[in-house]
Amino acid sequence: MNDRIIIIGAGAWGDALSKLTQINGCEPIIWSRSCGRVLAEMVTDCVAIISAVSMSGVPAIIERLRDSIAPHQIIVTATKGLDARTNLTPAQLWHQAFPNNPIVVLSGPNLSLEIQQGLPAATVVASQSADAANTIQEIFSSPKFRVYTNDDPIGVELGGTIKNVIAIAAGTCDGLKLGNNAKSALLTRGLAEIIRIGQYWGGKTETFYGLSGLGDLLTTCNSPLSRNYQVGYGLAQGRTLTEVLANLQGTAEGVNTTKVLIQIADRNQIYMPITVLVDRLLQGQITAPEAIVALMSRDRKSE
Ligand SMILES: NC(=O)C1=CN([C@@H]2O[C@H](COP(=O)(O)OP(=O)(O)OC[C@H]3O[C@@H](n4cnc5c(N)ncnc54)[C@H](O)[C@@H]3O)[C@@H](O)[C@H]2O)C=CC1
Ligand SMILES: O=C(CO)COP(=O)(O)O
Repeated sequence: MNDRIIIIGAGAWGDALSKLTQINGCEPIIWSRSCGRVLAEMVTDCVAIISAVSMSGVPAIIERLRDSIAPHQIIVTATKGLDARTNLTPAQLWHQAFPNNPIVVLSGPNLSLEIQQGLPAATVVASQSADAANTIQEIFSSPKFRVYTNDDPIGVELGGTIKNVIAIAAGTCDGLKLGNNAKSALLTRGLAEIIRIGQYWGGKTETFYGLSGLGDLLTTCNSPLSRNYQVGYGLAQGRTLTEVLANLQGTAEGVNTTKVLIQIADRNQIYMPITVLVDRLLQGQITAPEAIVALMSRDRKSE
């Protein structure tokens, strides 16, 4: 495959995505803050511009690229977070800045370390442009990486983003050694919470039951490789958030995502009991055991 593509961000995910395209004979250009090159010049002639930076970096990257992207170039966002200032998703930020470009969301159960080890995985590329999704599917598909197209970008993006909050709760649950019954209850009710806010945002219910929703929820909530899971696990050991984050390799987007979700849920009166307790836990307002008692002693309701 000879398409010229650029990957923005050389963190864990940017590196793994780069490796996946190389399996198909691509030689992606990689840009990172430390590479010493001008991003706006490097994107010229690229068929696809793939952003794999953490959420906090997305607005700055968009600013660097303003006026430098032609309308036919496909923008791919692989970030799983929410913007603290605007409460928008990464794809919404990209669309706001580049309204004429096809935007593709790439998201799925994709722990970067497993991908780096050459283990098989599957993902979803979602776009309102079927042509753009097909092009990105072709760039990434290989015997190691099965890529599905999808026409619900907001649903795909939100599944991968909101599950990070539930992954913090799951790490807490495992850190407290609460067992499999409790864990399954947490994940199932967590999915209900993802769907509740995801529907409000316009995502399709069936998308949340797919790879980018339930699939990513299962992977992230069951793996000590997940940084979000590690945050919850550390809090359950009685460590403070500051201590946990100081020892974490890479970004745990769920910490910031929780804050943004709380704002949206409050504004729109969306019931998100797990997210509320994760927020209080992250802020040090309650301990992990207290969060469990609070979850279990809520008003009785039907499923
Ligand atoms: N690591 C993983 O397994 C996966 C991560 N993701 C998502 O991908 C995103 C990145 O994650 P990781 O690579 O794991 O994080 P990381 O912490 O390893 O790397 C973050 C990258 O973002 C860049 N960055 C941050 N702020 C920037 C700015 N202002 N300007 C330019 N670059 C900036 C950093 O330099 C670094 O290259 C996150 O949203 C994460 O949720 C998605 C799927 C899998
Ligand atoms: O999104 C991921 C796996 O799909 C990575 O999860 P963490 O960011 O928690 O490591």
